[in-house]
Amino acid sequence: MRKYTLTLIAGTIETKEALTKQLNHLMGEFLHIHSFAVDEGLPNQLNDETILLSSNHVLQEVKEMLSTHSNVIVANRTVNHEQLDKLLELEKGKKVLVVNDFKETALELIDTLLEIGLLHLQYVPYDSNKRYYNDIDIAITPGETTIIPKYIPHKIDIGVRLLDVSTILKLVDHYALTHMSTVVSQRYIQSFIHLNQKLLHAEKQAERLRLHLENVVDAVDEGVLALNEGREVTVYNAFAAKVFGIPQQEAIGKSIDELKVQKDVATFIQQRQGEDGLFTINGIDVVVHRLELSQEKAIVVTIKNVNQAIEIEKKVKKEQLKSGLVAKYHFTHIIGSHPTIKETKKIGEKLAKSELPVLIQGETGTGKELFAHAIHHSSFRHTGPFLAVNCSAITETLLESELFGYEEGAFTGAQRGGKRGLFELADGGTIFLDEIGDISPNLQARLLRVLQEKEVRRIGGEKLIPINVRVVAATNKNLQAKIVKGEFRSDLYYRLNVLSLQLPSLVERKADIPLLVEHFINQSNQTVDIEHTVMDMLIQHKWEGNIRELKNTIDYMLTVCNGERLTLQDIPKNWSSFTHSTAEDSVFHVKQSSLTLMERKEYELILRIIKRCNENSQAASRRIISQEMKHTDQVLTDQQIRHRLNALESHSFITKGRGRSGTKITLQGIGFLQSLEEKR
Ligand SMILES: Nc1ncnc2c1ncn2[C@@H]1O[C@H](COP(=O)(O)OP(=O)(O)OP(=O)(O)O)[C@@H](O)[C@H]1O
Repeated sequence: MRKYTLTLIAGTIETKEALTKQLNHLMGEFLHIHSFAVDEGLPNQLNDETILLSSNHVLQEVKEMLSTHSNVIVANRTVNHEQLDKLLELEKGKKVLVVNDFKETALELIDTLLEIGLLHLQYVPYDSNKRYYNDIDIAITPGETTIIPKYIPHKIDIGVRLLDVSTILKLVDHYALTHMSTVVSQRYIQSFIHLNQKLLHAEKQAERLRLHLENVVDAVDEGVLALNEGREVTVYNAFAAKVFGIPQQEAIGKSIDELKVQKDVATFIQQRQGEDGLFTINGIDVVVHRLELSQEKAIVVTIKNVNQAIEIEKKVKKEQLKSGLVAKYHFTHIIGSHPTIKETKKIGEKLAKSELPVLIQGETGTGKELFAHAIHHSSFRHTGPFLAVNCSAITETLLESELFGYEEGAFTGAQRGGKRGLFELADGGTIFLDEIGDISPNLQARLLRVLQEKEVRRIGGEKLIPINVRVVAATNKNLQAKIVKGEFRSDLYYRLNVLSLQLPSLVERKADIPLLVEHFINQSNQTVDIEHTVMDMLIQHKWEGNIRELKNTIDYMLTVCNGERLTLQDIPKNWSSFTHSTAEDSVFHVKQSSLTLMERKEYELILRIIKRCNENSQAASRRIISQEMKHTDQVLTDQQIRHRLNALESHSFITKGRGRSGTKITLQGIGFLQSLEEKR
């Protein structure tokens, strides 16, 4: 094929090289190109008939040289499409400085970029007369990197502008290569296709990402709304659309005012910082939470249905319950068939259904805590937390911070972020204040305020936090006696004692002892029998420590027994401390100190004989005791033995029975025997 010739004159070497490359690519097989750059200097004579100038500026510079040439073409140029993907990566709305050799050429470039659809950027033409562009950190240039101001940190070189299609077609026409025009234009178009593909891909990716994000926010079970720096809605999910009653497609891109969101909500969203606001939007009670993203200067708003928020709270509480804030016992766990306890349980169940405070009174170990658990369980608050605190077990300061919580920095050692008190934690549930009789006057005053106002103020805090807690208190102290002595506030007493529950002592319901013994044995998972004598002794015991004492005794006996049967041998060795018969209230103890050594020996011997007989299922009659004593150095007349036995019986150390059962030693008797043996 015949080759035509062409002289190309560009301004710079870069332009020369880029345009030569382009021409060779498009028409290289039929065009021989001689190319020059003004910057390099031009030859004295141009031999080719056809001259292509890269721009009007070049024309001005070489005009004189061309006076003899009739075929001069001034090129139209356009951006290099292959390089434009660098611009696609920039975020929407980004401000960029467009730098070219002149302001006019920069404007031309901007026009071209807009024409080819790169509409997502804000283009600012570079003007060399302007000193400083303070809000721009990125510059784009078609190969003119050296002109870009030094203070702009990011530079994108989109490469030298190339010949546009009109110039190429002019050349085709000029050389009468019309038969080749299709090939040339196809080659030219290829570069577009490539860019288009990139554009399409980027668009698809962006669309996919947008759809993905849209699905994610739509799947969120609460309303999500975001406003950009210009306070236009950028995110608005399906839930938000439902609450506001404004479709998604209508909301995006609008301002809150344009959306006509109700005034109080709009003001809250646009003005308040943090925190939650409670609103009724279109009849739905919602909690609106507002968060400002400082870096993006955007606002994110979440909208939660109040009921849903409550459910979440409940779930949290359930988790708390799992972690120990749980009432363990029901009324069915309270063992007893004696009318007194049955009646007490019945009253307890009725009190449970009320919302009023309950005061449980009873001796130590009668099951006050058990009743408190059961009351919570049978109350309407049973799904809420149950928190028990023993007011006598911790120091006043600790108890105060446990109950009411504290703010960060309230005192040295206060936890960062402060701490919620038990009253806050028990919200929706019950707080059990055990040993209430032992709290200090200061705490009595604070507690009274909480009960009156139904609000707590954390230590070191200003805010009053509303609480919804039922108080169940318990004491084994005589609170009325304490009021008389000025140790307990009467106003607090009446606040706590709205509903009163008095628990019976164990001696009032001795008939329940076998049931309880069996219950404690079953609880231990051991299958053991219990000697009748032992059971009798347990029934006769004074049980000043009530059920706790009984439980401790059984637990001890189960540990030391032979695994089959609880016998007299298994009675605790330190029984005296289990008996709770103090020296003061036992005449015998007073007497014991005044007993002669001889008398102590006699009592010891008599009790030991009775105990041995009981263990061997032998009736311990006066006659047997007398016979046995004859083998010792303690010889007593029948009269003396009778006298001693009467004394022992009068202090419940033995029970006298006629016939085969004979005389039996009691638990107190065993305790007394042990104390005599110890003092020997
Ligand atoms: N009726 C009952 N049935 C079964 N166990 C019981 C019964 N009453 C009390 N108990 C058990 O006795 C022990 C003491 O009970 P609880 O702690 O409830 O007594 P309390 O009156 O609160 O004692 P305190 O006044 O000393 O705090 C616990 O182990 C409890 O499980």
